[in-house]
Amino acid sequence: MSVIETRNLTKRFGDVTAVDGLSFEVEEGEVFGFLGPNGAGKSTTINVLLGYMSPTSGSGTVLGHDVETESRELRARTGVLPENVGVYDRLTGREHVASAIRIKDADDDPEELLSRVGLDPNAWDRRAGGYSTGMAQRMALATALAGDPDLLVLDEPQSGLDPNGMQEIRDIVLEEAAAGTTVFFSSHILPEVEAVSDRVGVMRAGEMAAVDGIDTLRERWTDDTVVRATVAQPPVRPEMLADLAGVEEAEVEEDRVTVSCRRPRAKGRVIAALERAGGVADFEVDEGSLEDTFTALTGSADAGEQTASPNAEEPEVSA
Ligand SMILES: Nc1ncnc2c1ncn2[C@@H]1O[C@H](COP(=O)(O)OP(=O)(O)OP(=O)(O)O)[C@@H](O)[C@H]1O
Repeated sequence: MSVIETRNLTKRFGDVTAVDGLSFEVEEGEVFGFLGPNGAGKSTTINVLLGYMSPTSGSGTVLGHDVETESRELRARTGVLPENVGVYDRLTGREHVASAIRIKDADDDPEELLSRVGLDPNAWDRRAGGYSTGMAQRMALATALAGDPDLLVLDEPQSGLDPNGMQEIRDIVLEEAAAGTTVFFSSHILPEVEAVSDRVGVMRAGEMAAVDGIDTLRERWTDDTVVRATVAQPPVRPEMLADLAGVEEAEVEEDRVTVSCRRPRAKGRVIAALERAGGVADFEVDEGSLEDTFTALTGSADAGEQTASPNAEEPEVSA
């Protein structure tokens, strides 16, 4: 079942088209990373999906509920961490979470949720108005987890957090996914998206520039994977490597071998071939990162400029 499904979803603000004919699906139980440069339309998409804004045209469902006419129903089963976390200055962290539990008609223990998100117990009964950004973010995540939602929508969940905090969010996302919760989250922190997502959607100027599994995206959009090895028994014939499926070119200089692979998967074949040819003393692999992919898809941090095109598709032939 698709937990999120949109058809030609469009949202205009005057003459600005923030979301432009968006059609995509998020399947049950998957962690879907939502990327895009500033102004690409991510927050607007999230606001329309949650029924906070009506689409100008097109349609969408979340957990089977129409985003325009059944937003209360869909929000009852969704935990939301908004982009700009709003806190009630006079309420404590504990009161915020207790209130979220009440609204969800759930019976969670506020302390359990606050512990889970790593908010210091000394802060639980302090007014949230005095919280740091990171503390408010943790508290907001605890409120999002109230009522064991079927879907978590996290808009930049790691903003304001230190590396420990980011790691904790990552663990929570993975725990929730392991328990069957679908997670949809937007982030600018690419390694974090890479670490937890099953699939990634990249938005650019209101459109989905690509939706794919992380590995597929990387294969299609990044430069070659380069294997650099020192062989135990030189010489090695470069043709032996260049003829392997997925290899672009191979260079050999004394005991050092450099192989560029069009496909990341070819690196295993390269190492296996070198092992057969006498052994590998040392090697390193330079793989394209999601950051390269992101830059290739969006052109730059400026969403309005160049269009990238994917590397030519070609069939993979096994060695
Ligand atoms: N309420 C609004 N009124 C007018 N224009 C808006 C409004 N909300 C968003 N926009 C415009 O719509 C476009 C998409 O904005 P949106 O906030 O959805 O992008 P985003 O991908 O979430 O960006 P960021 O990562 O910076 O939050 C931008 O050009 C923005 O200026």
